[in-house]
Amino acid sequence: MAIVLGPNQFGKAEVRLVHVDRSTPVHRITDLNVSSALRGDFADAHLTGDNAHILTTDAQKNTVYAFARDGVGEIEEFGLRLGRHFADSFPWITGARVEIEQYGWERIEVGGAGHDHAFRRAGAERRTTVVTLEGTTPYVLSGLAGLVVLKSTGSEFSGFPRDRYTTLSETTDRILATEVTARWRLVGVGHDYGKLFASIRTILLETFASLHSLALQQTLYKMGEAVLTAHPEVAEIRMSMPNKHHFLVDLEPYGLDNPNTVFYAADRPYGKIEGTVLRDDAPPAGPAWLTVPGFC
Ligand SMILES: O=c1[nH]c(=O)c2[nH]c(=O)[nH]c2[nH]1
Repeated sequence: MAIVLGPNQFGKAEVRLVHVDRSTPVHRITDLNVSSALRGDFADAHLTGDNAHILTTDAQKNTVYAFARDGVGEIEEFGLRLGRHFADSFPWITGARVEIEQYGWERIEVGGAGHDHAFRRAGAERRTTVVTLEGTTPYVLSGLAGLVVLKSTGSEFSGFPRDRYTTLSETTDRILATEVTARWRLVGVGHDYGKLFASIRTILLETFASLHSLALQQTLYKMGEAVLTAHPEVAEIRMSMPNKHHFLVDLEPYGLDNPNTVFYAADRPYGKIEGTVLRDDAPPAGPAWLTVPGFC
């Protein structure tokens, strides 16, 4: 029996970077959370503490800031620039992974017009990417997280089997609410990532809104199916959608009925509905999902 070192990677996690584009008086800000990780031959550092192959996590962080000097652009492009740089930097570095979350900012409206240099955070939603370089081969995931949606009708849930612990009532009219995390795997690189992101986000929202839902599982599948139907450049989409339960409050103790209007919004526990929708002829994912925890 021998004990050996298995797969490993190391990098700087959650480098917070804000870039201000001052090229015109109407400033634009890009607010990112960047995590890098390197893959390759780092056995000596683990086995003997010899750091000759270690491109320090501090240098990785510095690289993120240096590369932002002349602008960031689309997060996928920024991730590819960084990933290619790291994967090219030393012979023993065979790959890199760059994960980026982008926080949205909107202009503060002053007198009916967007302010030049004053912004408000656009909420908890983030645009995301995970770029992986395996040698020189790139793999790109794009996505979003924290997209909280609710529909107040147009959702039912029934027909489930009943065992001795099943107490849930069947319903033909319930609130359906979730917080969408989605990542979609793109075929190749060089896409118009911003346009694609906006289109996919719209498709996800429109499908959630317009589908009469028989289960959150059905809603998830239809959202993914609609994205793949509209975008041949998307090979697969993975989604994680908590079922944010809204329970009808019993008002009878107060001598009142509840005509499906007063709810308790539970924050936990929540159903956790997760799934993948993909083309059966999708090109191989390679390491695209490696170290993406859970479904996405
Ligand atoms: O859409 C739903 N899917 C489930 O799997 C489930 N389970 C549950 O209790 N409520 C719901 N709702």
